[in-house]
Amino acid sequence: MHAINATDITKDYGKGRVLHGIDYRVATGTIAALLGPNGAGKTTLIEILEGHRGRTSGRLSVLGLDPGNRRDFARLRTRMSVVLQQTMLEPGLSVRDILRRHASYHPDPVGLDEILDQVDLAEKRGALVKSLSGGQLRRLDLALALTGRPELLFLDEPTTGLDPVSRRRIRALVSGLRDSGTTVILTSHDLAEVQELADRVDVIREGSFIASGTPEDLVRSSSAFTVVEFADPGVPADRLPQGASLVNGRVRIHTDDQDAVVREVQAWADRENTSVSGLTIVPPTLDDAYLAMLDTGAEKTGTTTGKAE
Ligand SMILES: Nc1ncnc2c1ncn2[C@@H]1O[C@H](COP(=O)(O)OP(=O)(O)OP(=O)(O)O)[C@@H](O)[C@H]1O
Repeated sequence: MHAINATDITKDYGKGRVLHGIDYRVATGTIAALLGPNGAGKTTLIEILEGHRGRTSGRLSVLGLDPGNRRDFARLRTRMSVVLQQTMLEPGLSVRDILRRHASYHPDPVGLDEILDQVDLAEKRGALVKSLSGGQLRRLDLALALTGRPELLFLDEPTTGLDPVSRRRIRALVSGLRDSGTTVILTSHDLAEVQELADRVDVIREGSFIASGTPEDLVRSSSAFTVVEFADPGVPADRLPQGASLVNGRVRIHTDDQDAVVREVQAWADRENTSVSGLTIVPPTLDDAYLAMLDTGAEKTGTTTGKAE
């Protein structure tokens, strides 16, 4: 079952085409992330899926309905939620009142206590919206989106501006939505978050998908490097293993064949009559893969250990 089934979607703005025949299928109960550089077409595609923007051509089914059809759109609105980066909420209402009012729009809303607990806002139930911090507002937005038990949830940068504890809690909450069969479409520039949450990732550039798959697939198929590092044994720089560089007291080698490099390093250490200590092997992340994929002008990228190159 697919929550979203889009075939050959195009979008023209005036004479310019910004979506070039997008095929997009998202299985029900999965978290799908949409990535791409600024201007790639993410918002346009998402708004077409949400029914907030018309498509120029192509076939589209969202929860079995066509968002471009007015009657279907009205039915769809009761079954999906959208959490934007910024939402306008009445500043003079309390958290409790705004959630209660929202619950009244839905036939089977999540209870007030449960939803407040889920987003960690229980102690703010009586607080006015205007007194909430940015992070608390984001959590209230999420609570509002989840109150109606949506089958499909569009999430735009869900944890931006949240402190690490709230961030972890919200990620766990989003991850748990899978279990209830909710489908989540996630847009985020936080690729560690995408790697943690997403079942699949689609990368769009200039209106076309350039890569699709699980985060692991994307990392595996990218040209991003693994980084093999070990402590500087103190040999002169010109005697380091081939392709190695010295970074902050560590010998660093970028490779796409870590086993071969480890073997070469051992052989090198034997020849140099030295020992290798503190060896680490850090595989590339989705961040590295994404940068390599977009060919940002950087050389093939590899995860660093947080030190300057
Ligand atoms: N209403 C519009 N009229 C004309 N062109 C538009 C309109 N909306 C978007 N575009 C153009 O369509 C292209 C895709 O824009 P879109 O907002 O979908 O990209 P995006 O991937 O969401 O970018 P960002 O990450 O910056 O939000 C861009 O070139 C943009 O200038």
